[in-house]
Amino acid sequence: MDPRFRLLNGQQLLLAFVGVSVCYLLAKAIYRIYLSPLSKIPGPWYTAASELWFIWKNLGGGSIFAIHDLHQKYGPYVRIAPNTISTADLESVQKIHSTSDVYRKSEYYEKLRREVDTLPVITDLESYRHRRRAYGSAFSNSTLSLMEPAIRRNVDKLIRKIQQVTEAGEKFDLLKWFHLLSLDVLGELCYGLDFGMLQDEKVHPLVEDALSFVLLVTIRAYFPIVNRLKRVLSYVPHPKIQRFLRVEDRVYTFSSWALSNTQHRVHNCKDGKSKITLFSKILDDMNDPDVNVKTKMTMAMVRQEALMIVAAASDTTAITGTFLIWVILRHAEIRRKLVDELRAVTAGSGELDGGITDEKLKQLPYLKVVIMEVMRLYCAGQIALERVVPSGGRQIGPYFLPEETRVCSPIYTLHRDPTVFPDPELFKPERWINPTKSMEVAMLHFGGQSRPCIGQNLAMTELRLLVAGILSSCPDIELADSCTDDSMEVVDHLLINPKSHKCEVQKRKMEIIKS
Ligand code: HEM
Repeated sequence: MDPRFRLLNGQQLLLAFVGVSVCYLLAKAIYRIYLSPLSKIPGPWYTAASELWFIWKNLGGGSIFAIHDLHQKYGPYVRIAPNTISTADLESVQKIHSTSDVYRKSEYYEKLRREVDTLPVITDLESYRHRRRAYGSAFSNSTLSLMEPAIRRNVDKLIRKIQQVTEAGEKFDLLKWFHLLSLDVLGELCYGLDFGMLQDEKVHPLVEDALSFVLLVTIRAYFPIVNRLKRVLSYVPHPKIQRFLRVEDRVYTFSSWALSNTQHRVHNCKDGKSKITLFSKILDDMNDPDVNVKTKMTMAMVRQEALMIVAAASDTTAITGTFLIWVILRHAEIRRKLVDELRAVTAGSGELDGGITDEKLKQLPYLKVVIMEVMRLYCAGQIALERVVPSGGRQIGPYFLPEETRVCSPIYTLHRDPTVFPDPELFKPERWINPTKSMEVAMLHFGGQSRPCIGQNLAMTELRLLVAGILSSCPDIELADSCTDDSMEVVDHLLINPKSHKCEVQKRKMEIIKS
């Protein structure tokens, strides 16, 4: 075409495109800040204008502190993204997590469900209820009491390791070892298998695969282009890339094999002597024609649920357990009171532990309040729990929120509300002796009422057995010099962690000198 008749040249076209885009984004930002139904909710302009701040804080870590700072500045309701508000108002939090008017999980989870159809990522109420019913009593206290010997056996292995390592004058990293402990426990409880990680002192390759698998499906859920890249990557002759690409086949093969073994044992051993796992009853129901199809799990579902539990549930207990033992060893008075309490229930048995069951540990009042206070300040998941306003919209505090607005309950902030927990940063177990209703409502350490953590009984049993085992069998240990308040400062990467990513203990120096 004759250049004289061209309306715009290439450069002008590009400029026009950039200009239109900038105007569009500006108009959108202005609408979101000043005109959207959420514009009355306090918050900085940049969180109202775009998602960038929210995404950045979630990906880069530290979102729990950033949201906390916004609440300090703007009050109990803050707009943290154009369509997302965070509320630290207890009445609203209660409403959002109530079982009668359910606010479902957001599309963030739905994307993951396309990759792995497991309980935590189910968003619609009906499917959730069916799956929960299919789990039945798998995580109930009575089922767990059958599995207590397996948990105890692993805790005992860990205690022996602590003794061996510290007796040899070396430091023992609680965080690393609690992680191995949780994984070994979950291996036994999900598959009836001993992964032997406490024995081998490292993560089993199959578990490494399961962890990579969770990473892979998360990446795939949010960046579906990875699926297309898979073909290209399959030509890259790098062993690590090739191994990563085949991770899915490996974990599914393993999970199917391990579960079929469990199913075989369940079928062939009706005398109750076979190893009970969390999935024994579920696998048994699979072939029972009397069980409602809607509340049955298929083998494919169980395979994914078991993998998800092994890969995703171990960190929470390991991290919370690490902070729990750290707090006890850090405060001589708390340690002494717990030792006295344990001694009182095992009087005459010679040993503090003396085979004390979890049923008895549950009754110990001081242990209970110490664990509650640890849950308040150091439970592993202190994220802002995200839900979506149901159809028709809802009044939340002073604001009417349209349907599909995302509402977050910031656990970190709620657990540190000074009107509910005076001196919130102080570790004061005694505050739980006569808790107020508000204190109970503010605690979301195991999630809200409508979607509570399925593994909470298991986690609590493991934590109590850990405290009893360590206090009874390792009286000579103390925090190592490397373990300071600074090294244990809380950092946030989806789960909280100690800043140094370790928590070392050692044999008491006096004891070393004596021996
Ligand atoms: C101290 C340890 C633990 C803590 C602090 C913890 C915390 C939580 C929290 C806060 C939630 C709610 C998440 C949400 O609403 O989005 C949750 C859900 C869940 N947890 Fe845990 N958890 C722990 C241990 C475990 C263990 C040991 C298991 C399994 C064996 C487990 C399995 C689950 C599952 C499956 C869900 C999803 C429930 C649902 O969506 O309905 N958790 N957990």
